[in-house]
Amino acid sequence: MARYGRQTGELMVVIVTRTNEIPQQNKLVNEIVARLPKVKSIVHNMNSKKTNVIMGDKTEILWGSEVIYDYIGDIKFAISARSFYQVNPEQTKVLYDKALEFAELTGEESVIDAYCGIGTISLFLAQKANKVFGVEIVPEAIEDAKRNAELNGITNAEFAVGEAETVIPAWYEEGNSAHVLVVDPPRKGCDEALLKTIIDMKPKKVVYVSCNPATLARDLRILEDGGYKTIEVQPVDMFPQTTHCEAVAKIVLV
Ligand SMILES: C[S@@+](CC[C@H](N)C(=O)[O-])C[C@H]1O[C@@H](n2cnc3c(N)ncnc32)[C@H](O)[C@@H]1O
Repeated sequence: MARYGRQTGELMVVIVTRTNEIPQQNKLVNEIVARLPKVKSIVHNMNSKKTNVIMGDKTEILWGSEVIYDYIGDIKFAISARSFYQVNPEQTKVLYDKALEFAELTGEESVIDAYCGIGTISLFLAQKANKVFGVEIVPEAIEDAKRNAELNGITNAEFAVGEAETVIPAWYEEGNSAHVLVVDPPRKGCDEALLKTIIDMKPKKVVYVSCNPATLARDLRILEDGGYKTIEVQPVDMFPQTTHCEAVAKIVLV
């Protein structure tokens, strides 16, 4: 897997193997470094599982830095190998701006960013909110998110590792809530336990960023049955020349 920071020109190469061994590892690393001067990081990831998930849990740095850097708008992001990063650099800013517009923040709000990855959307939101809480299942992504807040001098964003459907219900049970909740789940959509907590917590607004219209429609039905109304859904072409379509939905409590 190759990951490219469009704004910085930095390149990360991730070699994913089934076993722990890379035959002729040093030779391979030296060749990559010699031929690709933009490479800042070479990482080995091991995935012995037969699944459609590309990377396994175990990573080691073979050469260079643990992260590469990139900018979306004015915000600088450190991105490590196992962290999610949107694949379309042109359209990512369009997508995040739409999410921010739908959130209609005034500076007073507490916001939860569920499925926050390296804190991309969270840090966009933090500039217009009172406080942002991000939740994400991949520990390395949360380390990146914390580093990214610091890197950009953003002090009103906090991040927690865990399943959104476990962490957010637990926060709610402890008496915490949010004015605005942003979700950006993987293709399978939001877990039912999270949707139930949203309905109980009653944030005034939900912004749903989705890469799968089918699960978006399914989850909107559940939210609408729970007292919400979908105001607008804006498709964003993140995957041109494919059948895939990203979308952002603005949902309000009625
Ligand atoms: C579509 S990505 C969005 C990430 C981020 N919002 C962005 O735009 O870069 C979905 C993220 O959800 C995370 N994730 C998957 N299942 C999760 C769960 N049950 N709870 C929390 N995060 C989860 C993935 O690791 C991934 O980072």
